Amino acid sequence: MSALPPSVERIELDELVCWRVQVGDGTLLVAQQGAQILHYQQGTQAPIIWLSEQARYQRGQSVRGGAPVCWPWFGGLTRNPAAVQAMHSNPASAPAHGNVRGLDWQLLGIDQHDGAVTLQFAFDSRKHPLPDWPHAAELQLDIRLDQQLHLELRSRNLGTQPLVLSQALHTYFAVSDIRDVRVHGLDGCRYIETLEDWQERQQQGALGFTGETDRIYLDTPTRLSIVDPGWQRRILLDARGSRSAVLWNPWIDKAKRLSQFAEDAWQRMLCIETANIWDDCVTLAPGASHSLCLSLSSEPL
Ligand SMILES: O=P(O)(O)OC[C@H]1O[C@@H](O)[C@H](O)[C@@H](O)[C@@H]1O
Repeated sequence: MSALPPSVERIELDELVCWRVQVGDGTLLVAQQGAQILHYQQGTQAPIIWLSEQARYQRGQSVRGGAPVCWPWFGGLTRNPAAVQAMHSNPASAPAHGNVRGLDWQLLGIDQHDGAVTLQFAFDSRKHPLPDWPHAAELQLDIRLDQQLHLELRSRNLGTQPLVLSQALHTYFAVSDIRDVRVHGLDGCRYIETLEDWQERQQQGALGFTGETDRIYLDTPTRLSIVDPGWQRRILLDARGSRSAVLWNPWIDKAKRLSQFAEDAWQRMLCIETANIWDDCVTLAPGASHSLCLSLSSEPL
């Protein structure tokens, strides 16, 4: 039986315009707001990307789950290097993870080629100035679905002064049970333990989860993987243009304080946020650009 041709469909979820894409047995759902991936699944296996059961599809609000884009800074701005803070005129009042995850992006085009579908979204700060961030920059996210899912987030400095950014593809992964999974590829990496006074430490072996986790890993390799014995699969993350990653799970107490998040949802998700943060921020000369790329796939154990 021959495979169905790729398809793209526009749908609306409550207040948000979304694009549903099918390529082979891969399905993808992307919200135009924030160019936020909401869902990615291969065939009948469990979704690779996690979306909260309590997700709300409202304008101006990032959806809990999927892959929000954090830009032009990651996390709390006042925790960023001075050069990133200096881009903003009031760092103490800046929202966590920057502004673009809750704003509408422009759909530049949908390309169907060689059995793959690519959606291109852009955000231009000249057309939509960000509050207290007076810089001319263009951000483009290309989302390509073939046998894998490929993301390329390109930042371009359109101004006349250097631009300094931190950023992340804040991907929520679906796991059978966080207590059983391991993340491989971090052995020997330095990390910042944000839960213990932002101390610098060093990872020994694979990373398992026994409590709230919120760490910035540095000098990360191009490949990280999530080994999930419950679902007998390995999720592979292949990154380019990034040497840092945030590993996050809120666990029991913080889960109760999160929006759009069921009390027990911490058991079923894990964020690995492919990033440029801490000593891996991006400095762009006038006219220069930078690409942060991530490819996702999975294989049976
Ligand atoms: O609730 P938000 O703003 O989407 O942030 C979720 C989490 O995002 C992670 O990147 C941070 O490291 C966590 O500290 C934070 O809680």
